[in-house]
Amino acid sequence: MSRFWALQLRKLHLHRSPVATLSSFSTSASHSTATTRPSPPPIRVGLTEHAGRGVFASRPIAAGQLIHTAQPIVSHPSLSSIHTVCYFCLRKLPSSARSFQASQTVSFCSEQCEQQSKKFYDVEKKADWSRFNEYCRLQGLKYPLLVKRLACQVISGNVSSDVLDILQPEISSSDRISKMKKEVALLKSTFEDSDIGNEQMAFLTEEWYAGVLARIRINAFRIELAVGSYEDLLSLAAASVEAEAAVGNAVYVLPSLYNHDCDPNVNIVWIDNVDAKIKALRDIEEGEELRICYIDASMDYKARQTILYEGFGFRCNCQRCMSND
Ligand SMILES: C[S@@+](CC[C@H](N)C(=O)[O-])C[C@H]1O[C@@H](n2cnc3c(N)ncnc32)[C@H](O)[C@@H]1O
Repeated sequence: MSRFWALQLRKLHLHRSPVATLSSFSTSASHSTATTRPSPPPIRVGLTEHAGRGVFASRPIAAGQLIHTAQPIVSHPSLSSIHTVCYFCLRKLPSSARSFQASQTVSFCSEQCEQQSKKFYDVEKKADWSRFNEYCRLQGLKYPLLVKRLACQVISGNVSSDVLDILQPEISSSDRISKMKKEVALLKSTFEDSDIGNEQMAFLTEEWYAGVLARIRINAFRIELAVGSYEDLLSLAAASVEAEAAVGNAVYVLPSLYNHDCDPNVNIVWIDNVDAKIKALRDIEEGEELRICYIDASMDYKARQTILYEGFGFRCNCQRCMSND
């Protein structure tokens, strides 16, 4: 075990973020009653032999069981969904709410979401994001939007600037680092043009931006909500022709510790908002590693290897790949 990962593992156990911790798991993951305390989710984080940290079953898990839920540290709607989903939880807004609120920049699905967004949104509202958003739109960039939101959360005092340090970073190429410089400059100048003081944005350096982006690139999830209604089905069909099917992107702590397998035993689903639900795809034994699939598992061996190497920087060591399937 490398000293680096041992330290990260210790930090994970000590880590207490208000939005994504072991204690934030939904009680629906366990068998609770009004009188008994909910049992903790049947998982533990440990070190794997060849893939860094991973998540393991601490008890047998039955096929179909909801293992736990998780809320994001940071999330953001995709630019194509910004007027059709809640700006906080990414829940689809009813059509009536969409047209009613079309004149507004963004909307929230409930008072609760509005309240939970208040701190970062009060910061965000002080600045004019049109140039930044336009740059992302033209360049087809989605992750700088997550960095922007994280920066607003940090400035508002909601989270610490090192909140993502626990996650594994990508090894960024020099080409990527130089492209990123323009994004940092744009983000900084947008804040500078508002009345946010220099001391509040002292954390916003090129180094911070690069570190955050390197973690987001490996750990962000693309949020596609489960199709719940005929209207959803139609808009999904339209989205696949016109724009992105994903309603947004989000970064979590625990879901990011699940390693990949081309024949996974668990999956992550988003039913009606950004809250992730981790479910067992088959019966799992105590001690077995829980793995999700990062990509489309129906691709052939070569295509999977290429995407995993180019997108996530690793050569897959799962059993399916080891047998060249
Ligand atoms: C989202 S992280 C998963 C958690 C990670 N193991 C950690 O310690 O933070 C993705 C990284 O885990 C490693 N990994 C995940 N699945 C793997 C696999 N099937 N084979 C080899 N490495 C894997 C790779 O280093 C990859 O970039």
